[in-house]
This record gives sequence, structure tokens and C-alpha cells, in this order.
Amino acid sequence: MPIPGPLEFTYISANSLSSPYFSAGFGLMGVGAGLAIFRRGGVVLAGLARRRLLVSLEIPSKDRSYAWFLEWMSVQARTPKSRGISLRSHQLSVETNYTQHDNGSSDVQFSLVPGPGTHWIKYKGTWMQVVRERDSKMLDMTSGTPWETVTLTALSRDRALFPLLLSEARDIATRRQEGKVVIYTAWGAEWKQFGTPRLKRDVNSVVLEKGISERIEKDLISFLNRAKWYSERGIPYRRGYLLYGPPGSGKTSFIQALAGKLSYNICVLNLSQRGLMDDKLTHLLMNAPERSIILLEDVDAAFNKRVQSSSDGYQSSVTFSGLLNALDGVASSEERIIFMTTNHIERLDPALIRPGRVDLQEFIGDATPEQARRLFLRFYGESSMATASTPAEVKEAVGASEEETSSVPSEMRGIPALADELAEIVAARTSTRSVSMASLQGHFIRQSAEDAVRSMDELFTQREESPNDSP
Ligand SMILES: Nc1ncnc2c1ncn2[C@@H]1O[C@H](COP(=O)(O)OP(=O)(O)OP(=O)(O)O)[C@@H](O)[C@H]1O
Repeated sequence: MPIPGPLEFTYISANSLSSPYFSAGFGLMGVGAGLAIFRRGGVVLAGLARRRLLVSLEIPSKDRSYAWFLEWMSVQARTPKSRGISLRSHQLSVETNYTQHDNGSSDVQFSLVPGPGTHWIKYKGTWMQVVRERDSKMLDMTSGTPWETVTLTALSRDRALFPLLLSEARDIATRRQEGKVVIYTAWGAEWKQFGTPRLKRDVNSVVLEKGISERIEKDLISFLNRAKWYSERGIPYRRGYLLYGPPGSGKTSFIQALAGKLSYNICVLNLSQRGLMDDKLTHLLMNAPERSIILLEDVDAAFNKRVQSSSDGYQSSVTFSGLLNALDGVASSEERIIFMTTNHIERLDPALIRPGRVDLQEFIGDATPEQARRLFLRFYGESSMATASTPAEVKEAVGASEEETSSVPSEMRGIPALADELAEIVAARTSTRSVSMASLQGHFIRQSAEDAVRSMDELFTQREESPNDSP
């Protein structure tokens, strides 16, 4: 095909210009280009306005303030009006938390936090957009949860709003932990808070044989007061405790109560936990959150399971020498308190419990008559009426006349008398049979004082020999 010369080209163009189709097309092109420029200008202007008029803050889920911020939002969702803060949100996620009480009962609380999506919140007179995004492809390797970010964009140039908001969120979180014990568990090589902080448990609510609780507490307090002594002598500042005895005798409960009394938190670690390896264990023991007690539960179980793999072919990867190294590796000047528990001290290698690794060991056994008595009184002896034991006390407590007193229910007439009766029942049987404190607790929760004493027989099981029994 011949290529048109310059003249021909001009001719074609001139011809086309006069064509109505061409001018319409040219016009459309012009409009399109104009729109494109306009759109581009809009984007540039919006970007400029964004930079000049708005401030944004990104909070990744790995940062500690992430949890504080979500909690702060959930508080706003509950009490938006009263605090001059208004939250517009229709996409909510639920976070369910349990609170366990001393007597074994538990409460459930639901917190509604803003779910993934866009939310609007007005804080100190400024509107903010809150975008919570969840990345479906990226995982936070330390927690195994999807990677998330929250981006706050304030319709204001005042960047001081963010630190204000975050410190408010931190204060709320700290206040929630006051008077409570935070439980951490291991997630990979990191410690992660488990559930909501638990109410402190009164140490006296864990009824141990006389002297045990006091001995452990005294030893721990004296250790905590001797930081300087340790550092002056270059001795690693750590202390190990071993509580051993049958299941349900109160070992874990006592450690948790003691931590609460000393305002410590607890890091619970099960050595047979899936995926735990020597290096992770060492890292965990060396990097426990400050002011926390490390609790290694059922230390004997980890090494028994290691011999045979479980049905899914999984084997615990912590080796015995790995555990010893991890315990010894905690040789820094930082304070470390390690409690271990086991049901079978006889299965523990002497190397694990030698002084330096375990400095104090205590046997926590099944209920003695005295413990049973004290636990009974804790359950049924709290009101003045229930503790009345002499006829005169009963009369005063129930406001009854002498004759009427005989019709007062028997548990009101003499809780201490019933407690003595219970102690006698336990004493009469403990040479051959035993009852755990956990079973007693369950028994008392279910029934009245009198019924509890009457039906004690069903609770006893064949007694296992305690390591403290003389041959
Ligand atoms: N000595 C005790 N005084 C009061 N309550 C107790 C006592 N022992 C156990 N309980 C109750 O029994 C339950 C189980 O107790 P806990 O878990 O502390 O026992 P444990 O000795 O650690 O058991 P395991 O060896 O199986 O871990 C708890 O609810 C606790 O309140």
C-alpha cells in the first residue's frame, strides 16, 4: 500500500476536520483527556490534603498497644455517651473471657470489639476513621494468629491526639490488671497472655497442711529481699521450688495464690507441649515477662511421653539435658523464680532436683483430718449464724427462743460440730484410704453442710503410699 505523502496527509486531515464524525470523536477525546487530568489532579489534591489536614497512625498486631487499643474500643462500645466519645460501628467481633472464682465457679464475660472493617469514632471532638484489617496470607509467627493492623486516621492535624488516646487505653488495661494475676502461656518462643487477668486468690483459701504455706512464702520473700547479696557474690539470682504430691491437692492453686499475694504474674509451661524444643525452652525461660513466676507443670510427664510417641506421631522435643541446660542457662542477674510440680517425684532424675535447680521441695498431700475440717469451715462457716456452735450462740444468731432452737436446721445449730465429725471420719479412714482436697471441694459445692458430712464415704479412694510414709 502506498504511503501517503505530506500533501495527501494534510488533505486527509483537512477533509476529516470538516467531517461531523471526526469532530465528535475529537471532542470526546478532549473530554476524556480533560477528565483524566481532572481525576489525576483530584488524586494529587486528595493526597496533599491527606498529608496536610489528616494524621494517621498504624498499629500492628505485634505491638503491645494493639490489644490496649482494641480493649479501649470495646470500652467505648459499652459506654460511648457518658465519656463524650461516640463510636459508630456495626461490624463487631466478640472476645469471650472466663473468670474463675476460688470456689470453682466461673463467670463468662463477652467483650464486643470492632471487627475487621471501617469504623468511625469521635474522640475529643475529632472524628477518626478506624480501619481494622486482617491479612489472610500472613501469620504472626509468635502467636499463630493472622497478621492484623489497625489504622487510625484523624480528621485533624493534631498528632498529639494519638499518644493521648493510647495512654488512656494503656491506663484502662493496667487498671483492669490491678488486684489480678496475669497468666501467660507459651506460643512458640514467646509468652502470650492467656485469657483475661484472674482475680487474686486468697492464699488462705488453699488449705495446706500447717506450716507448708508459711515455709514456702518465707523462703520466697527472703529470696526476693536478697538481690544485692546474690549480685555481690556473683551467684545467679534464681530460686527453684518443687511441689510434689497427688493430683488435686492444691499445688497449682497455691502457686497462683502466692503469685497474687506478692503481686507477681505467672508463666505456665507444659514441657510436653507440641513443638516445644530445647532452644525455644531456653529462650522462654530467659525471656519471661518481668515480675513473673515460671511454673513448669508435671515435669515428670514430659520425659515419659518422650519414650513413646502419641497417636499422631508427635513426640515432645524437649530433651532432659535440654531442660537442665535451660534451667542452668537462666544465669543472668535477672531474677528468676521457677516452680515445678509433679505427681511422681520418684520418677524425677536426681539431677533435676539437686540444689541450685530445686532449692526447696514440699510434699502437698491428700486431705488430712485437719485440712478437711478447715476447708469445711471455709465453705459453711462464713456467716455468724452458721458458725454458732453453743446453744446460746445459736439462740442469738437466729433470734430464736430456747424451745425454738431445737427446730433450727442442724447445719445452723453447729457447723463446728459438723466439722469435727467430718474430721473424725477422715481420721478414721486415712490409714487405708484417702480423699483429695479437690474432691472435697467438689463435694462441698454440691450440698448442704449436713448432707456433705453424711455422704462422705463415697469420696474415699484406695490410698496411694506417699513418699513421706515411713516403711
Ligand atoms: N488444698 C486445697 N485447698 C483448697 N482447694 C483445693 C486444695 N487442693 C485442691 N483444691 C481445689 O481443687 C482444684 C484443683 O486444684 P489444683 O489444680 O491446684 O491441684 P494440683 O495439686 O495442682 O493438681 P494436679 O497435680 O493434677 O495439677 C482447684 O479448684 C482447687 O481450688
